[in-house]
Amino acid sequence: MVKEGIKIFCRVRPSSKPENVSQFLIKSPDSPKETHAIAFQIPKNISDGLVNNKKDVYQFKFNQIFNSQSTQDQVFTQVASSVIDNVIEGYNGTIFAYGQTGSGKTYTMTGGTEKYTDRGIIPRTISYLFDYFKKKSGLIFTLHISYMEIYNEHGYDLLSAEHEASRLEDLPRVTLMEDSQGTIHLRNLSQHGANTTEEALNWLFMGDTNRVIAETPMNMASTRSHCIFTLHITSREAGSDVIKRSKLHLVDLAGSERIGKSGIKGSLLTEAKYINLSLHYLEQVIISLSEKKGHIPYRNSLMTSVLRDSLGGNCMTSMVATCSVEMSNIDESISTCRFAQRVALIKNEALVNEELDPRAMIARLKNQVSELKQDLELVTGQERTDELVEEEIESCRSAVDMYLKENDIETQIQVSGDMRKIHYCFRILKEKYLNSQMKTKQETQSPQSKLNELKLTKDEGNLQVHRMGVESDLLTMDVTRLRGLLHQRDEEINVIVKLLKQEKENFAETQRSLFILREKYIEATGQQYDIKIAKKIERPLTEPKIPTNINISTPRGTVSEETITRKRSEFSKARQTAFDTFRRKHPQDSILNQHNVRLNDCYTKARVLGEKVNSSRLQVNKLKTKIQQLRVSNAVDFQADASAIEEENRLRGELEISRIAFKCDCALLKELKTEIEHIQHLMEKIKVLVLKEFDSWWAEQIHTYKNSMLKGENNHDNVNGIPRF
Ligand SMILES: Nc1ncnc2c1ncn2[C@@H]1O[C@H](COP(=O)(O)OP(=O)(O)OP(=O)(O)O)[C@@H](O)[C@H]1O
Repeated sequence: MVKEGIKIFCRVRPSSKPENVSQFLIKSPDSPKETHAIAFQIPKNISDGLVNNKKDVYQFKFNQIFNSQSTQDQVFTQVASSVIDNVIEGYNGTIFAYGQTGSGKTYTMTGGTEKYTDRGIIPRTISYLFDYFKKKSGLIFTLHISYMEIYNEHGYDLLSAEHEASRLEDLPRVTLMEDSQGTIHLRNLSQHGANTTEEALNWLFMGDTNRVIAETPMNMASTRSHCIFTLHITSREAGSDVIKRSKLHLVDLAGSERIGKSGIKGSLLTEAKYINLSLHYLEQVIISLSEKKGHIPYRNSLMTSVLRDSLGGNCMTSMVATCSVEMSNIDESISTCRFAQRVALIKNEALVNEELDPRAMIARLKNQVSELKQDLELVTGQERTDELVEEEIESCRSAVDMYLKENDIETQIQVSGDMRKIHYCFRILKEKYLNSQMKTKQETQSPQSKLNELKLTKDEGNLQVHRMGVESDLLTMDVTRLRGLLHQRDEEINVIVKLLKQEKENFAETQRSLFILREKYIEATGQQYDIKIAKKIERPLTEPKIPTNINISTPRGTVSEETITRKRSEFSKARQTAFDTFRRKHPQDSILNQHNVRLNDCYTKARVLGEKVNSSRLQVNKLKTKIQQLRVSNAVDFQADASAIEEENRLRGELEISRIAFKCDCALLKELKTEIEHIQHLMEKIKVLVLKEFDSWWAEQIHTYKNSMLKGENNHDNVNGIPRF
């Protein structure tokens, strides 16, 4: 709570005849501060007599005195800015102008109309507030405006929707209501929100045009009423439940005037009476407050009721006393200053108007409850199955967008622990991924295929989605197929590596043969191996029809035909050795061996069977001879007995059995012969195949060897212990 006296300021209106007024600073011995003071000098009237004890100098102290040269800006800075700062902090504030008619109250509060710099306290306050709101980005402010006029003791809403009403009486009447705590409420006084300086100034302009203005002898455009322009401000820190509510009354009181002096009549006289009466009540309140009387007569007038808080209550208040310094207005000015002195004695107790905003608190608690629910679901594993609402979907989308926008890989997606939301975020991400893939594909597609696709998807919204599903399936299938292919290739590589190893062994064997050949060549010729000679020697092996009478020149002489023949036979031996090795390593060799075993078996069987056939044949011939002999002996002896016939029959039986056995063995032998021929045929075929393969392999080896010789490589290096060519 801040206990503070009302600050008083004096403003002297410019005058063509600035008579008898002086402004100065008083230095008090008790205080280091200088006090501003104004003094009015009233000349002693000679007609009052020789002895005249009447006071001729009237001196008044103020917080600040503005002379006729003071600018609107200076007045605003000194009078208003500190009050506004406090209002923003949550204190209530009031600035009111008091003075006689035409002394410059409206000029001070609202301003002049001629120049922009003539703007008064009210428009400058509006600009000041909005500038401040812009600077304080961490706070949330709201501003509402109300504008009330008190005319002939009746309150009117100057910003009513019916402001187009031609007469003041048509405007809604503002009435007072008091609650149980004694707080005054104004019924029918509208409040209008303003978000910009322009909006707020529009409301001010609208209210001003509705004010009752009349021509009085003392002021050509005298405002005939009290006007209270109120700014209602709320401020809250983002995320806080505490809200500060404050209001700033900017009051332009009607001018006090002496009826007799102004010479007004009729309705103007009635107005003046009301004005004077309400100012009188205001004075009574001020006197009571300054004299600290128990009862303060606020209720005597509408104006004092409305300004109850501003005078002696929860408010920081400043008063501007406006003075005219012409001799004719001196009395009024002195009266105004006296009034200000009393006002300065009033002490207000200002409080920051803070309260908990129930709506903000409910919203925060609701959020907290939903977060806790989500946490509980996560902890208990209980999943929500209800559909996401529009707002939740939107929040997921913006969370994903934010997440993707961030380049930092560590960024986390801002989504609560609700599994439905997490699933939905993944769905959005998948959508985006598929779309980008599709886009890339479309960019690389030919224009025709693009056109075809567009045609396809033109009327079928779902087709696209379906196609994406199919594409994903195809992709999976493709991956499986490629994996299979990779496995197959691995197998093939293994087989090739094995074959390569085998080939390497064959090659080593061949090299060994060639090495023997080379040694023999050197031994035979006494020369270094010459590739040209080797070429000549080699040719007859692949081309048997080489002319035999060829003589080959060597660096040391001529190689005879006999030498070449010898070499050829040696070379053939080497080739034979290489072939044997090749054949042994050849995969068909085991088959060949199997056939060989089978063939030998067949030969053994055939030999046994042949012997059997021969013995059967001998047995048949033997039996035939026996039967012949028996017949011959029986023919000689016509009287053949039964035993002879029986003997012949037995022999015939035996003959028949031997014949059958012979025939069977012959058939078996024939079959065996066919099988032998078949095996031989197969073996021949395999041999031809192996030989063919060997020939090409051999030619390759020779070729490689020749090349290495031509390049002059060191052929004595050992590879696996075998000399290399
Ligand atoms: N400080 C000033 N500088 C220049 N002109 C001024 C100043 N004060 C007042 N005036 C002029 O004096 C005239 C009367 O002033 P104003 O209307 O403000 O008086 P008022 O006290 O509001 O009178 P009323 O009580 O009758 O409404 C206006 O034309 C105004 O422009």
